[in-house]
Amino acid sequence: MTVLVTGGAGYIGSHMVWALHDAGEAVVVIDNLSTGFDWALPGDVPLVRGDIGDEALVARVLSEHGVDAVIHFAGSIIVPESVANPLKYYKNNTANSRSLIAACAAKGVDKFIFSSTAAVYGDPEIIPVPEDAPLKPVSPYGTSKLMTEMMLADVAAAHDFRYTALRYFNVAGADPRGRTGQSTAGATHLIKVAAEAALGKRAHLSVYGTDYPTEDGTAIRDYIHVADLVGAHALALERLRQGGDSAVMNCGYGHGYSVFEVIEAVRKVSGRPFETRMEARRPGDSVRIVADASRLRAELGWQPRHDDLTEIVTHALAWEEKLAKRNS
Ligand SMILES: NC(=O)c1ccc[n+]([C@@H]2O[C@H](COP(=O)([O-])OP(=O)(O)OC[C@H]3O[C@@H](n4cnc5c(N)ncnc54)[C@H](O)[C@@H]3O)[C@@H](O)[C@H]2O)c1
Ligand SMILES: O=c1ccn([C@@H]2O[C@H](COP(=O)(O)OP(=O)(O)O[C@H]3O[C@H](CO)[C@H](O)[C@H](O)[C@H]3O)[C@@H](O)[C@H]2O)c(=O)[nH]1
Repeated sequence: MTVLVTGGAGYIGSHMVWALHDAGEAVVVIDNLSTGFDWALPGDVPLVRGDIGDEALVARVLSEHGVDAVIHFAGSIIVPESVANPLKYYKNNTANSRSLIAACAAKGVDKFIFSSTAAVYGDPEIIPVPEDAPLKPVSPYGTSKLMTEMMLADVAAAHDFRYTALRYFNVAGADPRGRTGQSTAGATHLIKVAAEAALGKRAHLSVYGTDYPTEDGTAIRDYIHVADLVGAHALALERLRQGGDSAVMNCGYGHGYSVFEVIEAVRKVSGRPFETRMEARRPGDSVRIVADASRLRAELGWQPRHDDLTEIVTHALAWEEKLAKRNS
C-alpha cells in the first residue's frame, strides 16, 4: 500500500510527506517543481518529476508503486493571479485534476483526498461557515476547485471510488521540527509575507483593504497550523481505508484574526517592527471567512494541537530564518 502525494514537494504537500514517512507509510510523490523543491522531501521518498495532467505518466506511477490512495495537493494557489489569468487555474486545478482522477478510475485506485478551499464559499453569509452553506466562489481559483469537487462527486457516484474533499481555510506555520516550511519565493500569503518583512527580506508589508466591515477594518481569516491540517489528512486516509463514505469537510479552528492582529503577532514574536502600507482591497478577496469545523471533529475525531496564533507565527518565523541561512 503506497500513498501517491501529488504536489508533495510544495508547502503543505511536503509536510504531508514527512508525516506519512514518520508513520512508516510507503510514499511516492509526483511534482513538476513549478513551485515546489526537491530538497523539501525526505531523501528516501521517490520523487517523479512530472505533471499530474500527464495521464499516462500518472497511470504508470500508480501501477509501478502499488498505489492504494492519492492525496492531491498539486495545483495553482494564488487568488489574485486567478482573477488575472483564469484559464491557468481552469487548466491546472480543474483539467489536470480531471486527468489525475481519470488515471485513478482506470487503475482502480479508489481512495482520494483532495485539497479544496474555503474559497468555494466566496463571501459566506453564515459565520462560522458550515459545509452545506451556499457555494458561491468570488474568484476563478475558488471556482476551479469547486469544479473539481463536483467531478469527484460524480465519479464517486458512477465508479468504485471514494473521496474526501478537505476545504482548507488559511494554512500557515511550519513543521515544528523545522524540516520543511513555506519556501516559495514571492509568496503572497499574509503570515509568510509578514515573516519575510520582519526578517528584512521585504522592505514593507502592504495591507490590502482597511475599509472592510470588520472591527478594525481589515479582512478576517481562520489561520490553521499546517501540522494540524496534515493531521486531518492522516485521519481522513484512515477513514477511507476503513471503508468510510465520500465526504466534504472544513479544516479550520472556528475563529479568525484580522490582518492587523496577524501583523501585531508577527511584530511581537519577532521583536522587529516593520513598515506597513495601507493599500486598496485586493481583487477576489472575501471580507471574513471562518470555519465551522464540527464535522471534521465529529467524523474524524480531529483534535487540533497548535490552535495558537503565537505558535503559528513562531514556527513561520523559525522557518523563515532557516530559509534565509539556506539561501545565503
Ligand atoms: N496554502 C493555503 O493556504 C491553501 C488554502 C486552501 C487550499 N490550498 C490548496 O492546497 C494545495 C497545496 O497548496 P500549497 O500552499 O502547498 O502550494 P504550493 O505551491 O507550495 O504546492 C503546490 C505543489 O504542486 C506542484 N504542482 C503544481 N502544479 C502541478 C502539476 N500540474 N503537476 C505536478 N505538480 C504540480 C508545485 O510544484 C508544488 O510543489 C493546493 O491545491 C492549494 O490550492 C492551499
Ligand atoms: O501582503 C499581504 C497578504 C495578504 N493580505 C491580506 O491578508 C488576508 C489573507 O490573505 P492570504 O493571501 O494570506 O490568503 P487568502 O485568504 O487570500 O487565500 C488563502 O486562503 C483561501 C481560502 O480562504 C485560499 O484557499 C487560498 O489558496 C489561500 O491562498 C487577505 O485579506 C489579504 O488581502 C494583506 O493584507 N497583505
